Amino acid sequence: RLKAVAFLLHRQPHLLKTQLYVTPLELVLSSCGVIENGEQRQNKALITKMNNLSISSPDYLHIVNDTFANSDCYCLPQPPKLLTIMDGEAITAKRTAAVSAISAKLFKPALSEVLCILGSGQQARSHYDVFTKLFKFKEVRVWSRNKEMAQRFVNDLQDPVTVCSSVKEAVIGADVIVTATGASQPILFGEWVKPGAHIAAVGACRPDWRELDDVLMREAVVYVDSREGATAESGDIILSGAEVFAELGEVINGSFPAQREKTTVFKSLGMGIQDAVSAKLVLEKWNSEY
Ligand SMILES: NC(=O)C1=CN([C@@H]2O[C@H](COP(=O)(O)OP(=O)(O)OC[C@H]3O[C@@H](n4cnc5c(N)ncnc54)[C@H](O)[C@@H]3O)[C@@H](O)[C@H]2O)C=CC1
Ligand SMILES: O=C(O)C1=NCCCC1
Repeated sequence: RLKAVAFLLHRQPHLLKTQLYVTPLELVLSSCGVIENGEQRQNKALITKMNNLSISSPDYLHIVNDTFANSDCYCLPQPPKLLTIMDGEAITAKRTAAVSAISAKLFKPALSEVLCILGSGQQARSHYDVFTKLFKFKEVRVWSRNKEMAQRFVNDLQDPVTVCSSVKEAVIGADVIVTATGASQPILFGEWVKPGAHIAAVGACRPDWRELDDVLMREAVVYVDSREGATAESGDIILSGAEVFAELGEVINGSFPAQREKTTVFKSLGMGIQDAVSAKLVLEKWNSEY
């Protein structure tokens, strides 16, 4: 599955999320992806996902089958068939962690012993699951601004994880750091980060929100899922003025190197194509089993 996501990341155009302010919801993001199967362009599917950025509201993922073939445009000449509706929260958690894991695979130091996760919500958990499944760490640490929540997070796990009392304590000496919080101001400071560490920065997905400070953003080699998305949606990039070195897809296809000996930041914002590929995998599995 990681391979499928990696492959598609460097060959699909990115469609920027549409952001709407709708009362009483705080913010709705709609991401969109298109799947085409084979040369004949049959079984095309248009996938849309709506997120409500207000914490603890539901997400919706709709997959709409586009019933015509051999056309170059995506306007629909006839009403499309609604193929399925899926739980967007579950898919978002898994696909975001899968893409961060690709970044860690490419950029983490060769000897990576300590994993640190900042945040203890859904993304923190999905990142814990994928990172500890794919990589071997000697120590895993978690910090959350709500210590009880961090303790609950740890109590749910089989393997030992240390709950830290401060971000500084959690990140000092860490080789891989995941930031998955709702912070709107920097919580991770460059002066604490071990040279050569890899940071998968998942939160702060608004142009005026931050998780990482200017020092870290300017000193690290910065990779993104989409340049277009990063320069429109990421406060860490826009407000620090940091230069984007490459997209993940540009590293996967060999256009840019993975500078794993340097401190690296992967600024994740999420792309419609990640939802589309993941939803297609879920649907295929469902169809093969039921
Ligand atoms: N890059 C991507 O593709 C995606 C990014 N996200 C972002 O990832 C972040 C985490 O998402 P979820 O785990 O789903 O949310 P969640 O609500 O399950 O967890 C949020 C975590 O952040 C902590 N938190 C909230 N406000 C904070 C603050 N001011 N300072 C420090 N910690 C704070 C909470 O205590 C909790 O541990 C959010 O910013 C969300 O928008 C979510 C989905 C996809
Ligand atoms: O891609 C997504 O899904 C999201 N990206 C940024 C913030 C929340 C959801």
